[in-house]
Amino acid sequence: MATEAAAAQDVDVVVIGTGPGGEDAVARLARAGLDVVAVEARLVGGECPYYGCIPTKMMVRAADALAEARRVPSLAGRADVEPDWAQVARRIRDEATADWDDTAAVERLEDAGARLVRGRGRLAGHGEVVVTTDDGERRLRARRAVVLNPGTEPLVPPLEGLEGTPFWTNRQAVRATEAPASLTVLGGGAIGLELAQVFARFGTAVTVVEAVDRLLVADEPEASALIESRFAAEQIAVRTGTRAQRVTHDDGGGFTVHLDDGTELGSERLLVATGRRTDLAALGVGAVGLDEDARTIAVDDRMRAADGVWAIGDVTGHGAFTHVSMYQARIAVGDILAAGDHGSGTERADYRAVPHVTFTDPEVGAVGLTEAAARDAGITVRSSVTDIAASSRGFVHGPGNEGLIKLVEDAGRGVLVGATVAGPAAGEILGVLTLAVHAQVPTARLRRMIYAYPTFHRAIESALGDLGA
Ligand SMILES: Cc1cc2nc3c(=O)[nH]c(=O)nc-3n(C[C@H](O)[C@H](O)[C@H](O)COP(=O)(O)OP(=O)(O)OC[C@H]3O[C@@H](n4cnc5c(N)ncnc54)[C@H](O)[C@@H]3O)c2cc1C
Ligand SMILES: NC(=O)c1ccc[n+]([C@@H]2O[C@H](COP(=O)([O-])OP(=O)(O)OC[C@H]3O[C@@H](n4cnc5c(N)ncnc54)[C@H](O)[C@@H]3O)[C@@H](O)[C@H]2O)c1
Repeated sequence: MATEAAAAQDVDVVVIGTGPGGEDAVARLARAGLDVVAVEARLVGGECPYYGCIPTKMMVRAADALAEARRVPSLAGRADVEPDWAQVARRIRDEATADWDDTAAVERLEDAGARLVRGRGRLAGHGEVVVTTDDGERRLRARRAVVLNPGTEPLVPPLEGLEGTPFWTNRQAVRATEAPASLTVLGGGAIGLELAQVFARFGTAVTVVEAVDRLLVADEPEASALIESRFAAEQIAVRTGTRAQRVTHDDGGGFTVHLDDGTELGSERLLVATGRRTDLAALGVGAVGLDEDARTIAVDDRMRAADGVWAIGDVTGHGAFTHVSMYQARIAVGDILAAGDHGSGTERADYRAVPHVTFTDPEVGAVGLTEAAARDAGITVRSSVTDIAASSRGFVHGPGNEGLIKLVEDAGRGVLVGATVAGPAAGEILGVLTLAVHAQVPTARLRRMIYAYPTFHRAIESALGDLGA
């Protein structure tokens, strides 16, 4: 057993935090023959497989199945729909998370040739890492690289009365064993909206409280309006432009959220989904000259944060998405392996075409810049919005066909710099527009493409037409 007095263990690479990017980096570096130690305080794989993407998308899949079944009467006859949360809870526990057990992930990592130290790591100098484990402290010395992939924690606002109550964050919500009778959701971002609609479709009376004046504030306003209208149709109450002032809780009656406009919202459960936070001081980044009070770690286009230190994932502030974390892992690994070669020939990060999809129904997918962001960047913008419901496929689809495609063109260069797709299968349709933004395909060329009839993606052709020549 290692103790504080034990000598530092020399290795090639230490990876602190094994989110999707960290886990991938550990495996790639170990397979390349380096001596790699992964340091993980919780579960190997991070937020995405145990508390984020995977369990929440299983919930969404179940909720969407219910919604689609409820559309049967207007399309195909009769369907008796009886929601049962137990099946969702079972799938998440047994199929997605192995009851929140990372044995399989640890085995994958060890099969790749890496070792795991379970504990909380912090930087103690260049190449120096101290890990606090259940058995005391262990010191590691990385000859070649330290990779930081600490991810984020739920940000809980300092609301009077909230601390010490059994409120949910995403981490409790994915472990729910039943759908509550009622739920107040603080935060109208991706987490709040996906979970609000899921529980509503399982019969929970849901109210979403969002501090700013619209939902999905990082997306196009047209997408916000679409989601607000669908939520209204599904009797999900939405309160925008208002904040919770304080919270009261009693075991019998559940939660009461007191809003700053004087309204009181009572509910059995309270979900706090008001963003995420980092703690760079706890990570010891000051020991390598980085700002411990910052929210994110600044990295260059090869993920270098300081001499011998790389950072990847949510902590870099380039989009809190699994695909960004994994993209950055590939770049960091390429750079670490190319060391000695002065990094020549390695891939450089390019964030012009980062896609994201919020898995509400309708899904909201976007890539690149919003119209407002493009204008703020000084781009001469041409934009257009096309109604998916009015397309041939939208007409055929009927109930559940609401959606839109919005294109943002740099009129000077004649290329798309941003696009939003909201509607059925929006995340899939987004793929072709992600390619267009990424590869800077001229809009004139996109207009000459053939779009299959009658697909949802064919609405892109109309949107291109509406941009003007
Ligand atoms: C509810 C929810 C739904 C989401 N849905 C999606 C989605 O559909 N699609 C999508 O792309 N993204 C989604 N995300 C975001 C996605 O989960 C993250 O972007 C993704 O996990 C990448 O994070 P990361 O690699 O930065 O690290 P994380 O996944 O946050 O993992 C970081 C790991 O580091 C460990 N750690 C932290 N500090 C230390 C330390 N000092 N020592 C040792 N270990 C440490 C933590 O225990 C954790 O395991 C969702 C997030 C949430 C919360
Ligand atoms: N499908 C996906 O890709 C997906 C799904 C879930 C989460 N994520 C990632 O996780 C991140 C975190 O998600 P999130 O939804 O927690 O954060 P978010 O930052 O996207 O949204 C939080 C919302 O809460 C609001 N808010 C803050 N304080 C508030 C208060 N006191 N009262 C009411 N509203 C308040 C903010 O204005 C904001 O709109 C996302 O930004 C995204 O990157 C991605």
